[in-house]
Amino acid sequence: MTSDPPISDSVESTAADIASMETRGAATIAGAAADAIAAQARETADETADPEAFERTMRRAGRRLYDTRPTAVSLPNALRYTLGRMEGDDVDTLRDSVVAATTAFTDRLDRAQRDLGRVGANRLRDGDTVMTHCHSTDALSCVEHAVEQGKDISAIVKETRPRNQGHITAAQLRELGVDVTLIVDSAARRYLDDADHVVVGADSIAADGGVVNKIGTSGLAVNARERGVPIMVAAQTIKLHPDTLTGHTVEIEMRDEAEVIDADAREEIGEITVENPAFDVTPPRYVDAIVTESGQFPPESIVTLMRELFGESADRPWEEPDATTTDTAGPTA
Ligand SMILES: O=P(O)(O)OC[C@H]1O[C@H](OP(=O)(O)O)[C@H](O)[C@@H]1O
Repeated sequence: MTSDPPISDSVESTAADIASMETRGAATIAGAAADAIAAQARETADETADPEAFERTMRRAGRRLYDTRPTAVSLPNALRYTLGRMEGDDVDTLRDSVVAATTAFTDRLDRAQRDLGRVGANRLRDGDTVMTHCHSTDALSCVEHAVEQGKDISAIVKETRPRNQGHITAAQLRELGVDVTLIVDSAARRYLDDADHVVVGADSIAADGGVVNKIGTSGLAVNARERGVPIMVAAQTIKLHPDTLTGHTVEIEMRDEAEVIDADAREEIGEITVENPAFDVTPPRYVDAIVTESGQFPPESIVTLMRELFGESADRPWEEPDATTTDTAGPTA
């Protein structure tokens, strides 16, 4: 018996880059995964004429990507869209179906971000100041479209420890010509008095409207509500987590303590525990609007859109057809 074709270098390197956060941000991760699936399909079709071996290899590649980071549902949703459209009786047809699906997926990704940007921009007025957390291409699209509409927008950018993705946000806002004030995370409440909106992205949105985003979002949202500053979540519909329709919770990624403290400082302090959760959950009551490519929604009604797009439950086309269902439930905040 001959063995199945290998996982392609493209999938291996994409998976490694996602795990190390060299490739990061929910939408970017989804696009990279789709591109890697396309590369895998092309390479596998060159290496086998056996349709079953092709399908098994594609599923294995899907699992390799799936296992990288657990929280952003854009990754499994990218696999759902691309591997879910794999069909055909011979390898060429199977390959073509997957490649066509990956192209359609990445087109939709770009279009969705532009469309939601226009919706989000309508919430911003000329002269407004937004406060941002982490780096979200969906959130930035809203600011970009507001600027294109001729609005003068300023930004207060939280640095977003431990990885300081706020620096990326600051640089990209400057490219848009937006005035930027960078603050440490703990200064957020003080500067909320100067903000007209909090604008953040999302890694996953649960059926109850809970928003899973970079750690610190929930505290920011509670403070913003107390200060009367509206909170807009910019999230294209690939951020909707269909497993939550059936009661599953969203796993919160715990990352290495080395991101929080270096070895020398840790040694100096003495025996301590260091925790590094990458995300938290903002309850729907603290969110004013979820802005998607299909318009804006109050968080409590997002479940209707989720059902429309995913039905009552989500399939897992990266698993072997006879595999027992893997529970995605994990610790949530
Ligand atoms: O899809 P876009 O809007 O670009 O990003 C969405 C979210 O992805 C990021 O996670 P990480 O930095 O990958 O851990 C941030 O939490 C950001 O808000």
